[in-house]
Amino acid sequence: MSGEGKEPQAIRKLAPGKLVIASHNPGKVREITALLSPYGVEPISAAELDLPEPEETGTTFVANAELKAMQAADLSGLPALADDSGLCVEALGGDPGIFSARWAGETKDFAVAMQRVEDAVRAKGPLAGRDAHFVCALALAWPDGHVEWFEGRVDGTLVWPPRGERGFGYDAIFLPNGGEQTFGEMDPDAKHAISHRADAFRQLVAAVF
Ligand SMILES: O=c1nc[nH]c2c1ncn2[C@H]1C[C@H](O)[C@@H](COP(=O)(O)OP(=O)(O)OP(=O)(O)O)O1
Ligand SMILES: [Mg+2]
Repeated sequence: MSGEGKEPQAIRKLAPGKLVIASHNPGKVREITALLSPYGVEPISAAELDLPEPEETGTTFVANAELKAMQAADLSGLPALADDSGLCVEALGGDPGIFSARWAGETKDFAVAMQRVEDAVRAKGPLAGRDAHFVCALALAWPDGHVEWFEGRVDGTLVWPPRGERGFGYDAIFLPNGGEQTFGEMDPDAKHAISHRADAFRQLVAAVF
């Protein structure tokens, strides 16, 4: 896995200033902007800078987060933060996993992707469990090529039919453990308190702010 076997490197502190959010997903950009809001950095999205969307050729969340962050830092000359994330369903051996965005097809239709997950789990038979988790890898890359990364996770179960319109991606079928609302039904602040992205963010904040 990318990142393994690297020498530990000095963590650079992020000075207040511009930070590129190296994502083309508006739902993620919205969440990351909210999570960064207490820290006095000025986020600019990859779309605002017209940065290209790189091909995600990595085989792990961390590898894909690294390649997205490094490309954006390289092209913009600014520190860049990328997020690679996905839904891992235990009964599907971890799928869709790093292919979560790709399961939604060219048109990024998550009604289709959520239906695909339901069909795949049902095809496993009546005893297939509904356990699932979200993973979020965050990579922070500096223009000189230095990169640091953090990985977060949240566990839950899948529900059908989808419930709630407030989130993005697979939020409407994900019920976090101990909760009664899906991520799609929850207030965004409530999701930010417990999500995989919030978990990775806590680690990033401890390291760089
Ligand atoms: O909190 C989440 N709530 C619901 N669904 C989520 C979440 N977090 C990731 N997901 C799903 C949908 C997303 O499309 C895919 C990530 O794929 P991923 O390649 O990391 O992102 P992306 O292609 O949508 O945008 P980009 O690569 O430009 O950051 O996993
Ligand atoms: Mg992507």
